[in-house]
Amino acid sequence: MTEKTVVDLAAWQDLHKQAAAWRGRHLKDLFAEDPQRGERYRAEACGLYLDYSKNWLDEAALTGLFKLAEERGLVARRDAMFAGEHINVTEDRAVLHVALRLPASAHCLVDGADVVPEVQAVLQRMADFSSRVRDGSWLGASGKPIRTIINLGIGGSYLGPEMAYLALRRFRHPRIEVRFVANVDGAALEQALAHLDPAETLFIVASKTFTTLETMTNARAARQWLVAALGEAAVAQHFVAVSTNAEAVRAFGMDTEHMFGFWDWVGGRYSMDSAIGLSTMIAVGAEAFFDLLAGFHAMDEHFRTSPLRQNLPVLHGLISVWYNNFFGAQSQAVLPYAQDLRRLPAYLQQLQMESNGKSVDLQSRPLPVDSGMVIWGEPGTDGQHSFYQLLHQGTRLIPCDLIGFLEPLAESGAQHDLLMANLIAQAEALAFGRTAEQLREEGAAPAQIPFRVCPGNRPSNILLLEALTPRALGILVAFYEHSVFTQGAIWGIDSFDQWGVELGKVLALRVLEDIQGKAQHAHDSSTQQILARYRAARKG
Ligand SMILES: O=P(O)(O)OC[C@H]1O[C@H](O)[C@H](O)[C@@H](O)[C@@H]1O
Repeated sequence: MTEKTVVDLAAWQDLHKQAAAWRGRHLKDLFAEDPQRGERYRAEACGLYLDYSKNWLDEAALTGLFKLAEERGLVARRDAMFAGEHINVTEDRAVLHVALRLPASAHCLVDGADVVPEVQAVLQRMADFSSRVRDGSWLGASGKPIRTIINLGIGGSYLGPEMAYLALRRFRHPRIEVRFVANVDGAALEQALAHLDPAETLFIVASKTFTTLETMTNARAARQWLVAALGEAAVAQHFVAVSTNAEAVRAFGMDTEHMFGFWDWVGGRYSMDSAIGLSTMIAVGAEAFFDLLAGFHAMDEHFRTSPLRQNLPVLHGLISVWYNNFFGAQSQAVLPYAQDLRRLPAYLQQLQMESNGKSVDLQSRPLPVDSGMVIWGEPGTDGQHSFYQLLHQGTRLIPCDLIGFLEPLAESGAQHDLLMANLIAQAEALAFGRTAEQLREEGAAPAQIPFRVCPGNRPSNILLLEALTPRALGILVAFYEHSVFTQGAIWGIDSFDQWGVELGKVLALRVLEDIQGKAQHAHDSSTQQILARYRAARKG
């Protein structure tokens, strides 16, 4: 039997009708009609509080969204993931990042074998290595302890570790700094190596496949830099690898004794809690890393076991689908009110856009509806003085996530009230706006009134956590992972492959041959022109 496409489902059609009837309703009216709305539309789990009351939702819309989840088999798909089924169908792989954060006593079968002991063994090796680097007993070739770690990796082998390193600033080791090099632009490595003593520097070559051109190119250049200063024999003390591909690690000239492995059932963008998190563990220590994993696991359990109506990631995912597919929203803003979470939007861009940027469904049919939205954002309050103008008065629908913490960790905690006042006020301003009457009462110049009106009715979620601890970070990231899962399940797409990134990689190598004069490939006239211009400039 051919599975129905999502548009054929009764719930999908019902939601369309509801959305059509929704036009003209204002959040202001919803709150006026239901004084308990703020208490009704909130949910809490694992210390994450989600206020979703400032959304275009009522009981009928929510019921329709849960009906959609049911008709689409969300629960069965979720259970299939946790059971280790090959839900990444295009690569024929299980999707089990959730196994990375299971307690040691748990079991998780992948193709008949329990993977928990392997996961624990790698974590133990990571912990041993991290503690040696941290306590200074891992020595560089000339007998000095390590002061700087350089993580060479890109995409999922970079964004999570960098985001976590910044987020967990307060938990970092005082002696050790971690720098990140992703871009193949030599400027990135140059900047990272500036003023470093090779004798005190450790490189982590982080690459799931160990074939990624950017990472391998940077790793070769870094190796040369080190060898020039300390000689070939120093490499073993200053380079470690994180990969699923032992063969390629060996072929690259690195000892697999200094390799930390993971598995093909961990997608790159779901790997910050695997050995890819080695830099995180060195920075914050094994105990804090285990707290991070415990946070992930707590949210996994919530997602796996809670009824859909109280299930935070499910709620969040369905609300995104609601704006995306029934109101035509193109993008979603992530606005962390925490300076240390400033790379969260970039991290979520890969998580969400690489996972759900698809246009073919699991049955290989063209997807008849829009899939993943554009994700973007900056920390509050910085964004308020830049793009919030468009959020408040622009013509586009952009649902926002405002993320905040009840307790400040910064020593400058005195400023926390002002920071949080901004978060709370922004959600209020987005929802309720400012009318012409209010402006008149406030004595605004009549000619300015039309320009100063804020229409409001702009939806947002507020996410609150206690403090930006390792555990809270794990909870927050897992929450978004499962929201992405929920959305992908509704569309019936494979959220775990990324074939779209292949083409550019292949073409870049082809173009490089043209640039280096090794070949003359046929190109369109625009590409030819640019190539000619570039080659002429390089010769000149
Ligand atoms: O870890 P690696 O194998 O080096 O991959 C790094 C990144 O590059 C690829 O092109 C993918 O698009 C990403 O999903 C991946 O995270």
